[in-house]
Amino acid sequence: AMQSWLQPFDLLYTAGVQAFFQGDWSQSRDYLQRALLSYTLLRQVKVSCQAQCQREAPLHVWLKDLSFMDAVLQRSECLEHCERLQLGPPTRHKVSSAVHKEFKRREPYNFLQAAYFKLGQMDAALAAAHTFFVANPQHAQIREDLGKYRNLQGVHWDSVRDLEALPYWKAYEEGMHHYNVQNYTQSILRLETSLKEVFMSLDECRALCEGTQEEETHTETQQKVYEIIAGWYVQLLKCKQACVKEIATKPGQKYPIHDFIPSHFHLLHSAYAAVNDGAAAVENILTYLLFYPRDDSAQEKLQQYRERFGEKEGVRARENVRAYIQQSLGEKRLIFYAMESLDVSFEDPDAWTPEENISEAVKDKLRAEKQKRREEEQEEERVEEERAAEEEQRGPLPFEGPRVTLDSRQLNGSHRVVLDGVLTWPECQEILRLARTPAGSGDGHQERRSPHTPHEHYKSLSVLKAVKLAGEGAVATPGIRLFLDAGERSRRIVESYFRTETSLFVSYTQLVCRTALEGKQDGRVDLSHPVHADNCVLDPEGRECWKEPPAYIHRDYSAVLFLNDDFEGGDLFFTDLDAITTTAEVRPTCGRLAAFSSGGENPHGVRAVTSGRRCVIALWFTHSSEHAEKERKEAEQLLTQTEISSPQEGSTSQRSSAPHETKNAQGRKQRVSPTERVRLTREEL
Ligand SMILES: O=C(O)CCC(=O)C(=O)O
Ligand SMILES: [Fe+2]
Repeated sequence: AMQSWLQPFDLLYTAGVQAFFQGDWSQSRDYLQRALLSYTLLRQVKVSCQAQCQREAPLHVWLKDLSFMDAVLQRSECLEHCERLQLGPPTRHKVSSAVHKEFKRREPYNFLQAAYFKLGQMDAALAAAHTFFVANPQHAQIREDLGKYRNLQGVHWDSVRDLEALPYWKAYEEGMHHYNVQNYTQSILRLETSLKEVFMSLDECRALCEGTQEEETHTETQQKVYEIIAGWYVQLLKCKQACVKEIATKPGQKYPIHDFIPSHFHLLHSAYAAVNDGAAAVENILTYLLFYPRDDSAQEKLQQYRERFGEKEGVRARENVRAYIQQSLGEKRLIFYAMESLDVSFEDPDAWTPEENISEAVKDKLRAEKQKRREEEQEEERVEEERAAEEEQRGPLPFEGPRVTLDSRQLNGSHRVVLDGVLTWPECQEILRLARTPAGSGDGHQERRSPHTPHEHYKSLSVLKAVKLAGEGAVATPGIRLFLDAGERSRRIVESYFRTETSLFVSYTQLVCRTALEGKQDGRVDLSHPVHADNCVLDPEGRECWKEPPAYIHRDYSAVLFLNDDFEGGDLFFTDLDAITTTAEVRPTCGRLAAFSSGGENPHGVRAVTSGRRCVIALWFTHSSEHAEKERKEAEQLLTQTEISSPQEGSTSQRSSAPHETKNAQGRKQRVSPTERVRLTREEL
C-alpha cells in the first residue's frame, strides 16, 4: 500500500521551493500544486477518520467504569488504523508548526504564482496571486505583483477567484447583499446555503481538534494522572470552542464577524416574513431566541409574527441549532469550572453565553483576559502605526548601488532595515583578504577561542590594527582602504535612511570572523553570539533593557555588513525583549547590510556557525562627537602615508565595477526564509 499513501505536504512544499530557486519552474509548479492538494487531502482523511471512529468506537461511558479505558483504547486504535491505511505511519505527517503556519497564511501560493508566471500560464498565475493576496492584503510584494499583472495583456481579470475560498463566504455575502436590496427570495437561498456550509466547516474544524494535540508548552513534572487528563481535555474543549472564531474570520481579516452564526437567523426571520412564509419566520426567530432568550425586540417580533401569521402550532426552533448550543454550553461549563480550580485561561468566542452560567470568579477572570487581549491589540496597533510612520519618514539612499530589501515592517520590528548591494563581490573578496593572513602574524591579529562559544574560533581586526599590519606589509592596502570606506558608506546610508536628527559618527569598526571548529559541532545547541542589545543590558525576565554601564550607552545605531555566505549557520536574528521569540532572520551574503537602532527594541544574536567561516564588518554609530572613533582618523592618516609610499598596490581607492552577485546565487542558499526568497527573485517579474 506504500505507493498509495499520501505524500507529506511539507516535503512536497520544500521540494517546490527548492526547484523554484533552481529556476525549474515547471518542477516547482508541480510540487507546489501537489503540496497544496496533499494538505487538503490530509485534512479530509483526518476528518473522515474521526467521523468513522465516532460511529465504530463510541465513547459513551463513565470514567469510574473500567470500560472507559477500554473505549478510549478502542477509539485510539480505530483512528490509528483508519489513518495509517491512508497516510502510512503517523510520523510521516508530523509537520512543524512553522510549516503549518505558512500553509495557513497561504505562502505556497506566493511561490506558485511566480512559477506560473515564469511558465507563461498567466490566468493560473493571477488566480494563485489573488488567492495569496486575499489572505495577505497588507503584503507589499504581492500588491506590487498584482499591479504588474494588471498591466499585462490578455489576462482574464473577470474570472479571477480565490482558490481556497470556503464556500460559505460567497453565499453569506451574497445573502447580505440581496437582503440589503430587499431581494428576499434570493437572500433566503444564499443564507440557507451559507448556514449549511458554516455548520459543516464548524464540524470539520472541531473534528480536527481531536486529531491533533497542540504541544503543551509547560510540562509540569509532578502532575497527577487526573491533572494530565483534565489538562488534556480542557485543551481539547478550548480547541473546539476556538472553531467558532476561526469560522467567522474572513481570510486576511484579523477579527471575526461578531455573532456570525446567530446573525444568520436574524436575517432569515425577517426575510421569510417579508416573503410571507410565516412558519419559517417563526422558526427562525425562535432559533435566534435560543441564543438570546431575553432579547426583548426579538420577543416582540415573535408576538407580531404570531398575530400576523396566526399561532403556528408545532413550529419550533431548529433542532440542530438547539443541539449545537447545548453542546457548546456544556463545553463552556467545563472550561469555566476548570478556570476556577486549575490554571486555565480562556476567551469565550461567543457573545450569547448566558451570564448565569458563569460564576463571579470566572467572570472576573474572563474580564481580566479580555482586558489583557484588548491591551495587546492596542499595543499591536501602536506598533503598526509606528511602523507606518517610520515608513513614511524613511529617507533616500545616498548611493546608486544599494537598495532596501527588507524594511522594519517586513522584519517585524522597528528601526530595522536590510539592504543589498552595499559592497560588490570583488570588494568583499578584497576585504576578506585582510582576514586571511595567517594567525599570529603580527600582534594585531587575534585568532582565539570565541568569547561566546567553545565551538568556534573568533578573529577580530580594528581599522587601526589593519593599517598597522599594512605598514608591516602583512596585508594589502586596497583592502584596508575598502574596509575604512565601507564603514563610511554604511554610516551615510544609516544616517540618511533613518533620517537621524543629528549626524552620526562611527564609534567603532571591527572586522569579525567566526570559524566553526571542525569535529566540535555534534549536538551543539548554543549560539555563535548570544542574544543581546547593543546599548543596554538586556533583562529578558523583566522584559526590560537597562541603558546603563557596562553597556555601551553612547551607541545609537548598529550595522552588520556581511562579506560572505560560504559557511553554514551564522544567520543574524532579531528577537522580542524576551530574548526568545524570534521576529526576523537575516541570511548573510556579500554586500548585505543589516542596520538597526542599538536599543532594547532590537535584541539580536547570531546562530551557530556550524561549518566554514563567517566574516562581517561590525559597525556602531553614535550622535556624540566625543565617542567618534579616534582610531579611524589615525588610520586614515597612516593609510594615506602607506598608500603614497607604496603605489604599486594599485590606485588609492580601488572601486570595482564588477557586477554584483547574481540573485540566483543568493536564492540557492537554504536559510533565507521563503518569504524573503520570493522577494529576491521578485524583480524579475
Ligand atoms: O555578527 C553579527 O551578525 C552581529 C554581531 C553583534 O551583534 C555584535 O557584535 O554586537
Ligand atoms: Fe550586537
